[in-house]
Amino acid sequence: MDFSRTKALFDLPEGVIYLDGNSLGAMPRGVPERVEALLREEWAAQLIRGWNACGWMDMPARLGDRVGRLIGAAPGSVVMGDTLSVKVHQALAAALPMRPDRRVILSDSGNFPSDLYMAQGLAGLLGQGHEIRTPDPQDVEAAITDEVAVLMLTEVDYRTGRRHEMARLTAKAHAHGALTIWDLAHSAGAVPVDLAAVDADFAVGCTYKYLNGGPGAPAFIYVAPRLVDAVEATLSGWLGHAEPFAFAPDYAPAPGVGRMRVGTPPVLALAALEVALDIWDEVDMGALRAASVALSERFIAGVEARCAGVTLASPRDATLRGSQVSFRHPQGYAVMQALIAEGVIGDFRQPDIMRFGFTPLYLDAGDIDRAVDILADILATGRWDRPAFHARKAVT
Ligand SMILES: Cc1ncc(COP(=O)(O)O)c(C=O)c1O
Ligand SMILES: Nc1c(O)cccc1C(=O)C[C@H](N)C(=O)O
Repeated sequence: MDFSRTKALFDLPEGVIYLDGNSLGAMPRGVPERVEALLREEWAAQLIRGWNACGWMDMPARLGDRVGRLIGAAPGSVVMGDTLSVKVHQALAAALPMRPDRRVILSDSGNFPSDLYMAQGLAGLLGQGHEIRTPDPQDVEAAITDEVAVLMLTEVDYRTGRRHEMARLTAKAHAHGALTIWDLAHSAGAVPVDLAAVDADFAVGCTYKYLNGGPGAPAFIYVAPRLVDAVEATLSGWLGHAEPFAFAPDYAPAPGVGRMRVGTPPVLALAALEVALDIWDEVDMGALRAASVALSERFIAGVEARCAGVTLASPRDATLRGSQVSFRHPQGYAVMQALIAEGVIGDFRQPDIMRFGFTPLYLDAGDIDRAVDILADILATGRWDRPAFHARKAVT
């Protein structure tokens, strides 16, 4: 795929350089037409018949297979639905009873808070004395011991972009008898992932970031085919039942990953995601990664050569990074607001991190050079230091 052509597939505001696809991806041009067609030709015209006539009920599995191709998951091992936080709960609730004699959930201090909150909530609900350990990311490997029931990590750190070595950590977890849950929120569509090759047990992720599924797009969950039939689905909703339309009083899990479905699929959101996946179907993840590394390296080189007062917060070695680069600045929030005001959109994470995401589908070298020019000028002139740029917004 020629990435110089893919930018035209996205609807980006004129003059904006969008470096926040690591938080919310850009909109593929075909989304409004597809969603409108679904509203008019499917919902309005077909009404309840749409579930059969338009294939709505199969969307979680159909789209799951298309996401699966991007993360090295075999057909039939990924299903879409709910939010990522819910999928973290489901994966952990499925994994812990598979290690009934162990009480340690091992994560890291850099994990996204929602993953840790979900683990805390589940541990409380289970009331079995599970302990959540969160060493610093570089100390995780040493903390994998025979006490660990589940190793639950986000592959790419949302703040720094630091990337865990999934194959090595999974192998070590297995050698110590632990199961693994990988959160691929900042990996899917960002870096090549091969769940089957690394022999991962569970994986979860969202589709509103690099995959460009839109705000609130549904999450996905992967369960290794060798495990799935032993998985007890604790969020045992009717659409994870083997025969939902038998309306039996007792739960019986669907075969395979279908048991990780819960309730009615979000059809409108899945339709938007489907348009994004039409683009992803053509993408070679190796080529995308090479383009992402080139853009990231260009940005780091430009910023370090021309911007005073910022320090790199991401690993310098590209092989240890995802598809984002973060810089620290003591007034990072205000600097980021000034950048956004001038059309360069990134974001900020406490306490001082400016994040920049690199999405080769709709960014090119010229965008990177312009972003560096603008950042250098904002820092050199100090024009970030205005009251309006210090005022905190609710969503950062
Ligand atoms: C790594 C990670 N896990 C979990 C979440 C939470 O996802 P959601 O809000 O879709 O539940 C996010 C982002 O918000 C994330 O980046
Ligand atoms: N999911 C988000 C939202 O609903 C609003 C604002 C931001 C988000 C995010 O995804 C944040 C993101 N996980 C992060 O890496 O910080």
